[in-house]
Amino acid sequence: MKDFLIAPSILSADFARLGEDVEKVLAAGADVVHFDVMDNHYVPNLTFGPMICKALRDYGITAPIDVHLMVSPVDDLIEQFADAGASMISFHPEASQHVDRSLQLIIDKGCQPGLVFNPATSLSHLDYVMDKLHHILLMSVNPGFGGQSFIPNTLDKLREVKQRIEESGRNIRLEVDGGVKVDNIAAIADAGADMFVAGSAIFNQPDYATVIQQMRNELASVGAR
Ligand SMILES: O=C(CO)[C@H](O)[C@H](O)COP(=O)(O)O
Repeated sequence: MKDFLIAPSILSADFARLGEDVEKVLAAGADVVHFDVMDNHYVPNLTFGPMICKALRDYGITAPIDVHLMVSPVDDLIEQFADAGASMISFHPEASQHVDRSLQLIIDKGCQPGLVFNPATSLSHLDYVMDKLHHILLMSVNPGFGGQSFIPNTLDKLREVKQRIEESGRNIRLEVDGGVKVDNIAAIADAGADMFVAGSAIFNQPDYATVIQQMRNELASVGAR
């Protein structure tokens, strides 16, 4: 079966008990902890910064932390999140003045670099940087808020990105974020994704293990084809 990763977004977690809640979702079978970092400038919402990443590391969370920066500019926060214990860091190309430099900064800080594409952002930003990418994150909602509905034409864009990855001959993860649920995860995987961010679909359920297992069951049917 394919190597699929499930990455719960802490945007929908219980911030009053964040360490416990993250521990609980990992014990329930999640692979990666996803951070949605919003600055009320690049997106119209404000979440949290590197101190939350450091606090979770100090609490004892050892799972990979995948930081999605919805901020502009990006370079200062890349350094701060890397120092705070991030594993993967991605940013939106239009939010950085020097995309190649920001990607190299992530690499130099020892983290895995990614680029993020909004539903209407051109994939031309992939030109000339494929060799630096560990992952590509495709937004299936407009960024800023959890709990939105998956935008259906993202599936076509996913297939396009998957093709670009295959043409590059590189092993680049393809991550999808926004409106991912049990009932659409198989279609998303079928279109080429291998990493799934889900916030509300997991954290709004009383039993995280059940919903994560349901997602894995759906993914098993894709892996088997
Ligand atoms: O980054 C986001 C918005 O900017 C995502 O949509 C969020 O992380 C996932 O939320 P949900 O699974 O509830 O759609």
